[in-house]
Amino acid sequence: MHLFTPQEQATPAICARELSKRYGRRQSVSGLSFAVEAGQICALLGPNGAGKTSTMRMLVGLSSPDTGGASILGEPVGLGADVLRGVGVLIDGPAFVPHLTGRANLRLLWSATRQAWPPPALGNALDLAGLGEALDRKVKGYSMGMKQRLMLAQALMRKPDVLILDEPANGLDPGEVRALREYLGELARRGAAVLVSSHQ
Ligand SMILES: Nc1ncnc2c1ncn2[C@@H]1O[C@H](COP(=O)(O)OP(=O)(O)OP(=O)(O)O)[C@@H](O)[C@H]1O
Repeated sequence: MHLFTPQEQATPAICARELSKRYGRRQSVSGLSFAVEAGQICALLGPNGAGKTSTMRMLVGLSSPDTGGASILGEPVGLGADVLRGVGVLIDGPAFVPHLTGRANLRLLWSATRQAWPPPALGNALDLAGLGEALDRKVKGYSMGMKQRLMLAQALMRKPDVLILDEPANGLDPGEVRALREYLGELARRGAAVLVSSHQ
């Protein structure tokens, strides 16, 4: 796990400043500011439609705020920003190539980082996903829960310093939710900043 220098620690790992986003007449996010430090787990809590996903999309450059801005590890975010390579993201998933296996999908997604296979935390990520032999079966046969777990593996396999996970527990059974909480706690103890959303 990356160890932060004192200078890096002074900068929040995730920083939202006065984020606002409107879709038509609906104000989805309004003047939202917060910071998540390295070693913290922060939750965006709210009912359906509260603006959690819209916020996370702005944090990783998938949409542009109408006003305000976001930075990750001190770098302004935008689609394809270099800093996002170190960020584990689970938003708007699952989206996989159906005729490829789970493992081939992970490899394909990893290839976008232009780093050598395997990713640094692949083993832990796969243990947590718990897909077993299904990992080598085509994704078109997966249930929603299995796709959700593959998405989680995708977000966690890069051993991220920053994790942004939209409703990561969706589709998991209670034991898996417990394992996920423990794993996220462990990542935070090692210095990762974790932002999760939930309506529960
Ligand atoms: N691309 C879009 N176009 C139009 N409206 C949108 C778009 N994205 C979000 N919205 C609207 O913005 C509001 C906030 O949606 P958002 O998905 O951010 O909420 P949420 O808190 O993540 O909810 P959920 O738990 O249901 O995912 C909703 O009213 C939604 O309909």
